[in-house]
Amino acid sequence: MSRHIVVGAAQLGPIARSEPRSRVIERMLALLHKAHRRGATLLVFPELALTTFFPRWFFDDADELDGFYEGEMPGEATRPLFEAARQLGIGFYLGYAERIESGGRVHRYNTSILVDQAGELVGKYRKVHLPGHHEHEPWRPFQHLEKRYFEPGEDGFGCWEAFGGKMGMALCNDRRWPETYRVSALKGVELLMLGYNTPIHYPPVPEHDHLQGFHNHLCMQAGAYQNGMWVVGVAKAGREEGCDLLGQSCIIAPTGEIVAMASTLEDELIVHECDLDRTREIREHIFNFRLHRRPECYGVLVDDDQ
Ligand SMILES: CSCC[C@@H](NC(N)=O)C(=O)O
Repeated sequence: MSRHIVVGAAQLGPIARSEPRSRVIERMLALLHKAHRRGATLLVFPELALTTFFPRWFFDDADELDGFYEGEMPGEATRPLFEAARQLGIGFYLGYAERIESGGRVHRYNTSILVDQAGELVGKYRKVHLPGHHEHEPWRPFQHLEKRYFEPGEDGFGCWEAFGGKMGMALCNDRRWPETYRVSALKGVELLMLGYNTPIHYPPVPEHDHLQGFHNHLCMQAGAYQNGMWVVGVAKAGREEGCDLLGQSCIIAPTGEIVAMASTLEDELIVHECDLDRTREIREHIFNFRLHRRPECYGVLVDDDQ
């Protein structure tokens, strides 16, 4: 079986608060068809791709908040994506806000799913590293209330056999954490998909605003190289409800090199043919975990008492 996958990164431009799901799905379907025409069999969409990035507002009305979540997947609005995937033979990664009721409680997660070329669900990931804050902080020009609106995922990082390889998922802030890549790599992941919404302005440390683009690529390129994996990072970009979001969606080879990058802050497709066997250039040599890794020296990573 070929170990080459033609992968697309479907960057989305801003989504207005008033933009209905149906319009967003139309935009996504246009990118899906375009990706298919360019030979892609896997398309990666951003984090929370179906709505505006709602954690920038404080909501005290639970019904209003719930309007940003999906209670089922696929639901009425998202079913056309699954149908198009099946008709075109192109799978996708999609980030969305998930709301479930279980054990007599409501649970909310920042979630991504992987759907195969038959339109079937392959796997689900719930964001581990939730950034931001829990309480309303009126001093900020905009909020970042992910800690209030989502529970952290408790299943950790996974590895799913699909598309002829081993696929991994992460979401936005996860990309800044080396553990995301290392745990995924140790589970065998060869290609990590990662959607993000990154405000350029970081209110607690505004002197870092000019570094947002640098830090974005720094962590993903390092994660790719140090773990010998492909990384596909996909933005929701542009000026959304007065808040500037970083673009720079990119596909990164296991050597850490960026092989494709978006050049706009709008809906934009980039495509690259990824040879999954290139993971071996790194994993069989400089980062051969079996030969060179020293877990007996890393205890403090998982045990605070060491
Ligand atoms: C609160 S600042 C960090 C912003 C964060 N965004 C998301 N969505 O995780 C990110 O890491 O890009």
